[in-house]
Amino acid sequence: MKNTSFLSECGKLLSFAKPYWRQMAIAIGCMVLYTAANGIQISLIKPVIDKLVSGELTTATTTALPAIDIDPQTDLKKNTRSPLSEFKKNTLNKFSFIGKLRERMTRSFTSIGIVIAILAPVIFFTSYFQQYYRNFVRWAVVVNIRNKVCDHLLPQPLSFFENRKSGDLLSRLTNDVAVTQAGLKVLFDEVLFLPMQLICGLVLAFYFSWKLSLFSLIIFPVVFIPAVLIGKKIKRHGKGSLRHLSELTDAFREIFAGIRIVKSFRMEDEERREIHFIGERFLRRTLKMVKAKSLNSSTNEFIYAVGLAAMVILGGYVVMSHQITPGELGGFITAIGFMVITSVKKIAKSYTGLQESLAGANRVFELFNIESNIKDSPDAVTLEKIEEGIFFNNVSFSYEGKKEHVLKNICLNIQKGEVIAIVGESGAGKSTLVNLISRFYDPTEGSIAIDGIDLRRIKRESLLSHMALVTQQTFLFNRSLYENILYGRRDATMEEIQHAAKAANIHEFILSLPETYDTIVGEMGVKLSGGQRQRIAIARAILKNASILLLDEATSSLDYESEKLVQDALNNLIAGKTTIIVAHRLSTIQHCDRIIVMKQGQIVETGSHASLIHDDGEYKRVYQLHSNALHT
Ligand SMILES: Nc1ncnc2c1ncn2[C@@H]1O[C@H](COP(=O)(O)OP(=O)(O)OP(=O)(O)O)[C@@H](O)[C@H]1O
Repeated sequence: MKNTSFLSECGKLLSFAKPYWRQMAIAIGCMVLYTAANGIQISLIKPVIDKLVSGELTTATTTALPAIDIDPQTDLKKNTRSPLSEFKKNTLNKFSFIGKLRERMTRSFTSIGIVIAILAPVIFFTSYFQQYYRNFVRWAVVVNIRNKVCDHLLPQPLSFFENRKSGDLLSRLTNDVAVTQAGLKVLFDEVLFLPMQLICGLVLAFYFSWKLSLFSLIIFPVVFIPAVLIGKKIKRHGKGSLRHLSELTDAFREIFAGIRIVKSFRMEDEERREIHFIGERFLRRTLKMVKAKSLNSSTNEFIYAVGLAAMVILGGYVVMSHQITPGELGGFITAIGFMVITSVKKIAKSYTGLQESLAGANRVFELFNIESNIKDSPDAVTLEKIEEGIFFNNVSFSYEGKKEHVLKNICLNIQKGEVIAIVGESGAGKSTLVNLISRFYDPTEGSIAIDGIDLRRIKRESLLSHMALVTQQTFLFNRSLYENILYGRRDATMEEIQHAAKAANIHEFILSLPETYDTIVGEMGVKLSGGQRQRIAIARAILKNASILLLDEATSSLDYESEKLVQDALNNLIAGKTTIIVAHRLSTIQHCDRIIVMKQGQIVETGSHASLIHDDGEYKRVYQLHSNALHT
């Protein structure tokens, strides 16, 4: 991924919030009101302290104070008025109603209490709505990111998933999105809100004492320098730590998926050691990040403590020399302490927190940068129905990143309705050839066409709607039998599903189960036998009623009893369809219209079973080997 700047990465993250701009606007509006209400409360501290110091304020003071100059220590400050206090006085004189209002508001404890009480519901509602909508947008963005990743990944070609660890993808979608979510919390809670609080605090601080405020400004750059320097480190270690976490997720996923093998080979200790080893690496990297974060926050604490000490000394000096009143110092310290320093502290922390989250966001965004190399061409057409057949025109193919061709100069015509078997030694390229028909991959050289139209010019969706695939490793979802068969055609009725199940020889078995079609099959269909799984997959294909059938080793792992049931089901499925069968068991394909024999990526023989036996070539050799194996 390109090394993008901090701001553009934040912008990218925020762009996912676009659909929720209304909720964001409400949240920001409420933040402004909430901050203003808090600011007013803090501004009431000065008159309270000043009047307490002067002994002037009682619970029921009735004496009206001068409308504008409510400062009881005016005399003390007569000779030391700052340009700012002159400005304040002149401004307030111009808007004398503000002065009057303030005078009324601060006349007694009771009136101050009333003002605070009036502000309470404002603070309640603005606090509630800003929190609710900020979090609403945050969680909606997280869901939006996951949806977009899913939308982007699912259309990727098979090779994309083959070349990646599924644990890594899962980790990006879970752990990395969770870290990104933490970054969104920082963005919405702090980056948006804190500057408002900071500005409000600064306005108040300047209002109370411009000299002390100017001094406090020095602290800002001092706080941000370590944050920026350490932030980069945090991002780097954060990304490394997420990478190890994804390795960990992948290792767990593999162990759980292959738990039978792990147990049968008694590899528990090995696997445990491997997990501990990756866990150690993850911990080491995470601790480096934790170290950097701790250094940043303790450096900040140190700077604040030194700044506070300086502020107390300076504050004491300016009060003692009557440059400001104790009330102004009280107001200043509250504004600086509660609004400015808190905000600066949190902003500095947010910056490093954001860097950590951007490490996660980067890993998620990397997925968006992956372009699919199997796309519909702009002039792609919809394939309504198949009239002629499938034609391989001098096709060669090599897998991504490999030079050697696994299919070489394949020329093959498969007529509509023909049943073709592909046989040959292991690794000859049989499955690869079938995978090219369903366009899981595109040929490296040459072309494949249906009815004369290059597959690359047929909309993928319409191409796949004409095909049904039954493989040896049947995949069933951990859902009901009904839903698993329905996968073949989402709009099928229960009657059609039962009809397909009957044709696949699985209906009787399903009815014998206590929950019949509602039975949950377990992960990958573990609660069913191999033959039952195959027949469910065949029912799915029958329901789809596609005109091209691709059967890859569909019966090779079954015992004789299951094979017979599956073979009968397959015969029902095949009737009238263009069928390509990849088979190892030559006994099951003798009645096919044509048998294609492959060797090292090439077609070496073609013909019927009888003609190939007669030819005395590769097929006969394999057939004899097969027969001998069956009879020994
Ligand atoms: N996804 C892949 N990436 C890279 N190479 C692959 C991939 N799938 C298969 N191959 C290689 O391509 C060659 C052909 O494999 P293919 O699965 O098509 O053979 P096959 O004839 O179906 O074998 P078998 O009968 O053992 O299933 C093999 O050498 C295999 O190692």
